[in-house]
Amino acid sequence: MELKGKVALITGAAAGIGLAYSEELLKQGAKVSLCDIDSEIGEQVSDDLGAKYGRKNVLFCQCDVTDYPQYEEAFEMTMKVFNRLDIVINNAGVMNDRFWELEVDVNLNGVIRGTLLAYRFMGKDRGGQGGTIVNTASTAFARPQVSTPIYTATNYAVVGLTRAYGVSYLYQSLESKIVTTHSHRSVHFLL
Ligand SMILES: NC(=O)C1=CN([C@@H]2O[C@H](COP(=O)(O)OP(=O)(O)OC[C@H]3O[C@@H](n4cnc5c(N)ncnc54)[C@H](O)[C@@H]3O)[C@@H](O)[C@H]2O)C=CC1
Ligand SMILES: CCCCCC(=O)/C=C/[C@H]1[C@H](O)CC(=O)[C@@H]1CCCCCCC(=O)O
Repeated sequence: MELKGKVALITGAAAGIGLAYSEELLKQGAKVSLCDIDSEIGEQVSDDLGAKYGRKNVLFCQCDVTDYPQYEEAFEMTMKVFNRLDIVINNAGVMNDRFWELEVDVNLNGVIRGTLLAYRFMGKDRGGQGGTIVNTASTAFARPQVSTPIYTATNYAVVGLTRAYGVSYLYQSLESKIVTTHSHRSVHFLL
């Protein structure tokens, strides 16, 4: 995919894998809309990346993916600032089975919200120009993490969701891909 000039919205972009996605996209000439619940770190990261890659290429939207109106506003702001949207990366996630309802709301429901919003803003049958959805999931879907069964379940669900939408959405020229990562060795592959 040619990334120069494309616009990507990334959740969980203030740290870790989401930040790595964002910087790599900027290196490839894309513009990024950084979405994260943490506005303090998010603004700082946005400033740092803007100073390095051009302030007009970076936007930060404070966004909690468990809050649909906030998430929708992040898409609207992204379209307002960049006038297009080509890639949505549903990356925000948490891993703590003690707070399993939040874990499900972020890791699974957040990906569902992001996928539906991506379809609404990019789908050709909705006036968009098509695009790509990338969902980050853990290899825990393939090798269950016995210490975190609910986290494991959310990743199983994200892979299944992506595969299902990936087929149905192809007809709206909206690709759906899954990037799974294994621990910090960051083994990435697209299914
Ligand atoms: N780090 C790892 O070894 C692995 C991570 N993953 C997955 O990769 C994704 C990113 O993980 P990491 O970068 O390691 O995590 P991280 O904890 O470094 O970063 C997660 C980011 O998401 C943000 N976030 C948390 N809840 C949010 C919410 N409700 N709304 C918006 N943003 C929120 C946090 O503020 C943070 O900036 C997660 O989905 C995780 O399950 C999968 C396999 C391995
Ligand atoms: C979600 C944000 C916090 C960081 C998530 C994270 O670090 C996940 C790490 C695991 C990944 O999903 C696959 C792995 O192998 C990583 C480490 C898993 C540690 C627990 C494994 C022990 C077990 O199998 O129960």
